[in-house]
Amino acid sequence: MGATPLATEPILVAIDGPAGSGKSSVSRAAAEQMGFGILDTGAAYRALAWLSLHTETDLEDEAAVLALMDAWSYRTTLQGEQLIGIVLADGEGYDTFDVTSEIREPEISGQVSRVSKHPQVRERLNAMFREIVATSGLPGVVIEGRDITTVVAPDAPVRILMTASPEVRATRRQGELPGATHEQVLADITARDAKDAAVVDFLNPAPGVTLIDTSDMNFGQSIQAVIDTVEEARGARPSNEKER
Ligand SMILES: Nc1ncnc2c1ncn2[C@@H]1O[C@H](COP(=O)(O)OP(=O)(O)O)[C@@H](O)[C@H]1O
Ligand SMILES: Nc1ccn([C@@H]2O[C@H](COP(=O)(O)OP(=O)(O)O)[C@@H](O)[C@H]2O)c(=O)n1
Repeated sequence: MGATPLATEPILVAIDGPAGSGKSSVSRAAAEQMGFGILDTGAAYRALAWLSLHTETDLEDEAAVLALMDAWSYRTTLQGEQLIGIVLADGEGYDTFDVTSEIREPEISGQVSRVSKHPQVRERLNAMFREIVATSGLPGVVIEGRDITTVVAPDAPVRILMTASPEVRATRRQGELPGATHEQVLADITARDAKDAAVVDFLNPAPGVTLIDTSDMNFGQSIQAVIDTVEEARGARPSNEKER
């Protein structure tokens, strides 16, 4: 067996896509199979929305949200079970919150776009994402979100836009929300996508980005499509020569 040279920087796999396309779950499984870490950037936006609501900060007030970011420290695991935490300096000491489950509540999904629309908030979070990846010590990291292929890591050797039809995405999301009707879930994700798409384009692949439409793929096929794309890119040509 040939020796593999030690990577000094992690190999980046950038994945974007709309709600329910499979980004988080497929990225997580693919990362695990490749021995890579996974950074779910949406979780940070959700955690910030949670903290804004928890501290009764006006989500429309960018300066107030930025002030909150001066006081918080965001914690996330990159491998194994996903745990999301917030450490908040309160003037005298620190409060710590495990928000792993709460950030998935429909209330947060309904409010998060109000925080993610602020340009300076995005810049600060993007700097944090780059720092987390650079200091991860891992051979590779899959980063998933909305603007990873275009803004956070436009030079990543692997860039993927994962999509699925709105109906398929709503059906998948509905499976995670007991009691919700298909129509309601479809309306919710469509409304959130519309708000988010006004800030960044995650519905059309930028030049050089590989499109993976999972509408007719099962979970295993979607994971394999990501792994194949990574292997192709690592084995051969730069990603901007291999549009599908
Ligand atoms: N290709 C697929 N086939 C079937 N179910 C899928 C597929 N991809 C994702 N899912 C399921 O759909 C749901 C939403 O996926 P998720 O990864 O949360 O999407 P996103 O992060 O894009 O919002 C999850 O329950 C997931 O297991
Ligand atoms: N890179 C990113 C990731 C998420 N987000 C925001 O964070 C929200 C939650 O992202 P998510 O990835 O957890 O959402 P789902 O697709 O999993 O429902 C999105 O609706 C966007 O408002 C963003 O603006 N940019």
